[in-house]
Order: sequence, then C-alpha cells, then structure tokens
Amino acid sequence: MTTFSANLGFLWADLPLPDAIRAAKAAGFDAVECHWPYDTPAEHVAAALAETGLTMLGLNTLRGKAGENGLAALPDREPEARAEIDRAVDYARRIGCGSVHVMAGFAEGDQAHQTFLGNLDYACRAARPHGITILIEPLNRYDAPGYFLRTSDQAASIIAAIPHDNLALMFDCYHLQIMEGDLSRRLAAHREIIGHVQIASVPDRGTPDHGELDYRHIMAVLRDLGWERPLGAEYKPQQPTDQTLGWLPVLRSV
Ligand SMILES: O=C(O)[C@@H](O)C(=O)CO
Ligand SMILES: [Mg+2]
Repeated sequence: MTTFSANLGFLWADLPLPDAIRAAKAAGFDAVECHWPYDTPAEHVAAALAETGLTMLGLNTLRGKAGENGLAALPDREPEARAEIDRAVDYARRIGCGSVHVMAGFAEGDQAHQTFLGNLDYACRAARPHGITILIEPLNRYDAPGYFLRTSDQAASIIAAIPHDNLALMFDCYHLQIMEGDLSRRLAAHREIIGHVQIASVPDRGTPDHGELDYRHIMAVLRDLGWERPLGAEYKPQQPTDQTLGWLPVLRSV
C-alpha cells in the first residue's frame, strides 16, 4: 500500500507547526515534512511528533535574503550557505528528521556549479554523523525562473560528482513533469539516487487527483521499482486543507 506524507509548508500552513502535525495525524497521513520550521522551537515540534507517532521526513535550508531561493550555488556566499546548512542539520537532528533539502538558489555557470559541489560536500560531511541524507531538488522554470538546479539529469551528474553516499535526489513529480515529462522513464533511470518523491497536480499544483499526471500510474511505476517510502503531498490547497483530502483514501486504495 502506498503511504503519504503531508507537506506542512503548504498543508495546514495556517496552523502553528505542532498543530499542523496533529492535524496531519488526525487526517490519516503516515508522515509529515516541512519547508522552514525554524520559527518554532525544535522541542515543540519534537513533542508533537512524539505525541502523534509521526516522523518528520524532511526540511529545507533557509532561502537567504528577500527574493533569494537558497544560497548553496551562489559564488562568494559560502559562509552564509554553510551556516544555514549547519542550522538545518542541527534542527533536523533535534527532531529526528532524516533529510535536509539544501536549496541551491538563483545562479548559473561553472562557478555556481563548483560552489554548489563544495557546499554539498560540506553538507554531506555535516549530516553524516547524524544519519541525515542531503537532498537536492530541481525546480521548474515558471515557479523559480533562474534557479540553478533544473533537471533530474543535472542533479544526477552533481550527485555522481560528490564522493558521499548521503546525497540524493528529491524527485518532485510536479516540477519534473513541467521541466522534462517522461516521468516513468525518469523515475526508473534515477531510481538508485532518489531520496524522496513529492506529488501535486500539473499544471496547477493542486490535489494529486486531477491534471495532466495520473498518479495511479506513477504509483504503480514506483511500486514496480520497489519504492516503499511515503509520497510527499506537496500541493497548494485552494480551500481549508481538511476540505481538500478526498484524494487521500482514493489514492491510498490504488
Ligand atoms: O517543490 C518545492 O517547492 C519544495 O519542495 C521546496 O522545497 C522548494 O521550495
Ligand atoms: Mg518539492
């Protein structure tokens, strides 16, 4: 049976994070994940996780100044990028969260590529003692124009260049359908480096039961590939989240 993680960056985003965790539990999710939890003390999040029995699967590094979308590929910003990596790894460690998405930022070119490699090497070393995986995620050109990481192949070549086994691809079906399509073959080609899978409808980033992607098919592909971890529901609810969950029992029963 496929299991699902509620992305609390979008779902129940109006609630304090501990209450969002409780709401995800009450709605029947199997796990949670978030974007930027840092305004909430880690011990409050850890307590809500312990109370509900849910695990926080992932969180992101902070994006930087207003208008920025991560720092890790920005030349000459290594001290800030690494401080954010340290902050994220420490927070993840304190709440028992298994992965940290290191956000690349708006950049291009070889210097950005080299900077990203250096910062990812740093992140993998910082995360390893805590059993934490570092994730990198290609984002689509419409939501994040100019974002350094755009395709699964680019992510794969970066992962191959880093000599650590705790670096993996966040395969967000929403972004990669927009950028590349051909998702069944993309999932198979990159199976060994995928660390987390996220879902939402395309193109409107709504509930995963409509739009140009049929997630019943994607779920069958993932099952055939031996994927058993929760899929991250990272969609933007157009109504209060509790009123948008009709897709959950339907996809769960597939
Ligand atoms: O897809 C997304 O936007 C998120 O997974 C993320 O972490 C970057 O904002
Ligand atoms: Mg995503």
